[in-house]
Amino acid sequence: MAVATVAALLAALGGALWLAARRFVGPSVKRLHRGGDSGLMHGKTVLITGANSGLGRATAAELLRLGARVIMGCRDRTRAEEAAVQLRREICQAGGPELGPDSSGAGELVVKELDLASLRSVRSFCQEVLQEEPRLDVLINNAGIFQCPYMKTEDGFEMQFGVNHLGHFLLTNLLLGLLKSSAPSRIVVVTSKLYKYGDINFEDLNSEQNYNKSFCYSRSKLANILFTRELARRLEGTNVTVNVLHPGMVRTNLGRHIHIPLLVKPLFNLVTWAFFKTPLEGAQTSIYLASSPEVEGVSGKYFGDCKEEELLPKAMDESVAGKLWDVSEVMVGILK
Ligand SMILES: NC(=O)C1=CN([C@@H]2O[C@H](COP(=O)(O)OP(=O)(O)OC[C@H]3O[C@@H](n4cnc5c(N)ncnc54)[C@H](OP(=O)(O)O)[C@@H]3O)[C@@H](O)[C@H]2O)C=CC1
Ligand SMILES: CC1=C(/C=C/C(C)=C/C=C/C(C)=C/C=O)C(C)(C)CCC1
Repeated sequence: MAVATVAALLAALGGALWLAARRFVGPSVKRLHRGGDSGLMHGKTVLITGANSGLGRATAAELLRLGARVIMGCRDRTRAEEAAVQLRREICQAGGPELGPDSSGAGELVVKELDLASLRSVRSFCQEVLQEEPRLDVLINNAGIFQCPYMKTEDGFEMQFGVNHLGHFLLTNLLLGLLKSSAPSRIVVVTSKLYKYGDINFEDLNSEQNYNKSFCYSRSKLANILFTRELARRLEGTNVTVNVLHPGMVRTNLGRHIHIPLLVKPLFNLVTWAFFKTPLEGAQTSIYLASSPEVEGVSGKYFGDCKEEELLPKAMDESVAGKLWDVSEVMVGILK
C-alpha cells in the first residue's frame, strides 16, 4: 500500500515537472514588438470587440502600448471599465506612456457598450462611433462565445451564430463607410481552427431542428472565414484590407460554458497552463495583422502564428460565401 502511494506521488511529481518544463522550455510565440516601436500605432484608432477579456484584452494592451487610440466594444460596462483601469495601470507600471486625451504621443482607451447578441445594440453602438470618431483605422472582430447551451439572441438567432457571425457582420457593414474614408485601413477577424468541423447548413441556421453546441461553434467560425473572403472580394481597390486568423489554443475565459467536474479541475488547469498559450502569446497574430507594415495591402488571407496558412476547400467556396453574405444581409435587415 505504502509503495503504491509513494509511486503515485512520484508519478504525479514527475508529471508536474514535465508539464512545467514544457511550459518554460517548449516552443512559445515570441512577442512581436519590443520597446523600440512604441509609436507604431500613434494617430490610429482601433476598435476591438470583446476587449475586456482574454485575447481582446491582450490585443488592446499591446496596441495601446504602441500608441493607438483603442475603443473597447464590450457588452458589460462594469467589466469593461474594470479592465480599462487595470490596463492603464499595467501600462503605467511598465513605464509606458501616460494615458489620456491630453497627453500627446500616448495611447488612449475608450469604453463603449456593445452587445453583439442584440442588433439594436450593434446599431446604437455604430451610431455613437460614427458620430464621435472622425476615423477608424483598424476594426478587430474578436468577441466570441463558445459552446453555450441552446440560447437565442434578442433577435431570435442561435447564440453562437448570432454573436460570432451575425453581430459582427452587421457591425462591420455599418462601419465600412468610416473604414473606407480612413483608408488605408484594416479589418481583422478572429476565427478558430475548429472551423474544420463546421458546415453552413442554410436550411437550419438557427439550429431549431437540431442543436449541437460544438457544430454550431465550428459553423460560426467557418462563417467568419467565408465572411472575410467575400468581404475582401467586395473591398478590392478600396485600400481597406480584411484578413482572418486563428490564435491557437489559448488559456482564456472562453471555456466558461464547459462543465468540468470539481475534482478534475486542478488537473485541467495544469494541462491548460502547460499546453495552452497565454493571452499575450495568443494575441500576437491579431496584433501583427492590425499593425505590421509587412501585411500592408494583403487581403483575404488566413493566418496562424503570424504566418499565412492554407484553408480547407470548404472555407474557400465562393458560392457558399456569396450565399452566406446574401442570407446574412436579410437576417440582420440591411438588404438594400
Ligand atoms: N481561447 C482560445 O483557445 C481560442 C479563442 N478563439 C477565439 O478568440 C476570440 C476571443 O476569445 P477569448 O479571448 O479566448 O475568450 P474570452 O471569453 O476571454 O473573451 C471573449 C470576449 O467576447 C465577449 N463577448 C461574448 N459575447 C459577447 C456579446 N454578446 N457581445 C459582446 N461581446 C461579447 C466577452 O465578453 P464578456 O467578458 O462580457 O463575456 C469577452 O470579452 C473568440 O472569437 C474565440 O472564438 C479561437 C480559437 C481558440
Ligand atoms: C474549460 C475551462 C477553461 C478554459 C477553456 C478554454 C480556454 C477553452 C478553449 C477553447 C478553444 C480552444 C476554442 C477554439 O476555438 C479555463 C478557463 C482554463 C478554466 C477551467 C475550465
